[in-house]
Amino acid sequence: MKLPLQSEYCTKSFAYLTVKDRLPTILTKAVDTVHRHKKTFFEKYGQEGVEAEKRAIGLMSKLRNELQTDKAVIPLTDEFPDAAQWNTYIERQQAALGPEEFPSWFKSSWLFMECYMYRRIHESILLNPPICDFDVFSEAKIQSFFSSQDAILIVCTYLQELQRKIENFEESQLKDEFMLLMQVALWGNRCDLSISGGQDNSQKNNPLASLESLKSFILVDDSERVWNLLVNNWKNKTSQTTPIRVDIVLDNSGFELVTDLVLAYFLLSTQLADEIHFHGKSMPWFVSDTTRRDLDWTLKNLQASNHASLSMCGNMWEQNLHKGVWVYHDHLFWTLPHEFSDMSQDAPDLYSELHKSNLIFFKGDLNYRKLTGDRKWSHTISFDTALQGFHPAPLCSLRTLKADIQVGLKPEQAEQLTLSDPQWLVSGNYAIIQFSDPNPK
Ligand SMILES: O=P(O)(O)OC[C@H]1O[C@](O)(CO)[C@@H](O)[C@@H]1O
Ligand SMILES: [Mn+2]
Repeated sequence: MKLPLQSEYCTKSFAYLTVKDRLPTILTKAVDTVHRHKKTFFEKYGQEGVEAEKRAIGLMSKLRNELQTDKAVIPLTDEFPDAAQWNTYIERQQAALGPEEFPSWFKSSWLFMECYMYRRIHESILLNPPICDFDVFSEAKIQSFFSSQDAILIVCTYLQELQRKIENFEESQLKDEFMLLMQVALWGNRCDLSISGGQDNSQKNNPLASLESLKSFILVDDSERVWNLLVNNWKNKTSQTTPIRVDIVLDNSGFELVTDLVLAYFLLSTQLADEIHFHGKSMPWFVSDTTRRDLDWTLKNLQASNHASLSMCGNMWEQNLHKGVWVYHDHLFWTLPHEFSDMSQDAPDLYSELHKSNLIFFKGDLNYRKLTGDRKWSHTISFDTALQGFHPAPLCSLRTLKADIQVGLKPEQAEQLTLSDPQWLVSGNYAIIQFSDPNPK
């Protein structure tokens, strides 16, 4: 089959507006943040810290200029372990264009250029010891966590109360609670700081109260299939069977991360899963994506809270990591520009790790773009087709729509949506729970 092209630019496209407006804004904010930390760098590292700050700002300003003037993509020069893979990817893009042309910000694919910008920000910091472990987005992530405090308190209190009742639950009650917590984790994905150009985008409303009214905004809802898979694994469990493993490919830190941890805790405490594996980013990414440091910060912050339910969640979650029933992984593949159908070839170790899973949740919009290759598929093509052979295990995308791609819709569904709300693909107001099982039983 001839694959559709990846999303690129026409002056009205969401991709174009992202690269023209949103990315430079994010870069400017990153520069500001580094600059505001000048004093901290001086206190920590002396004059050397101040020199590093200046050089990092210089590199990021140069990057912004390259972007705004549509310069050619240049190879990475740092020694981070993914640099060679990045450079090979850039060479491949160049080779595909031929000698007359070169990959550049407004000519290459949106996915490639957006990932490249975050990797170049990382390079600007990496090349400048002693500030080379500075996370330019950390402040925004922390602020977003605090702005969502009320919502975080509501979901953590809900989990705490659920724990008291759960032992006596019938299967149908377990199902209801699972469906509810999966929807909370789904809508948690609205809180990303990339779509908002780094502006506060935290959860302000009660996340439980709005679920009923949000149901009609879920365009594809495969939650029954997800539940059936989980409950069948659970029923077929014997002392001989291998532990049931659920993986969550994380997206944003802050409120969304808390909702993922709540869902993970529920799955474990009901024994619908015996172990949960989380996958985070190895570098600051798309402003709000979760790194190991963000996870640790979140747990510590919850543990230190005066609210009993927050500290209880922080403590229980920390213990789960300690006991090894929760496992955190990061892999550099998640921060490459590759679509996931490349994984079996370009990151076979990660593919075989995911293959051990009974169910993988992919959180968020960027993961959906990579699952479907960010290609201009017709809206009615099946999710299985758009995955292009990426089937490590049964998988489920929990995503609010923030990019102009969506597959697996019913005939006419997209046309009707366009009539009623022209922004349906990119506003974050619609969502999907989309499931694919390579070997349905
Ligand atoms: O955090 P998410 O859900 O992956 O969203 C990332 C955002 O970044 C984008 O890639 C655009 O900047 C969109 O696709 C989406 O708005
Ligand atoms: Mn994100």
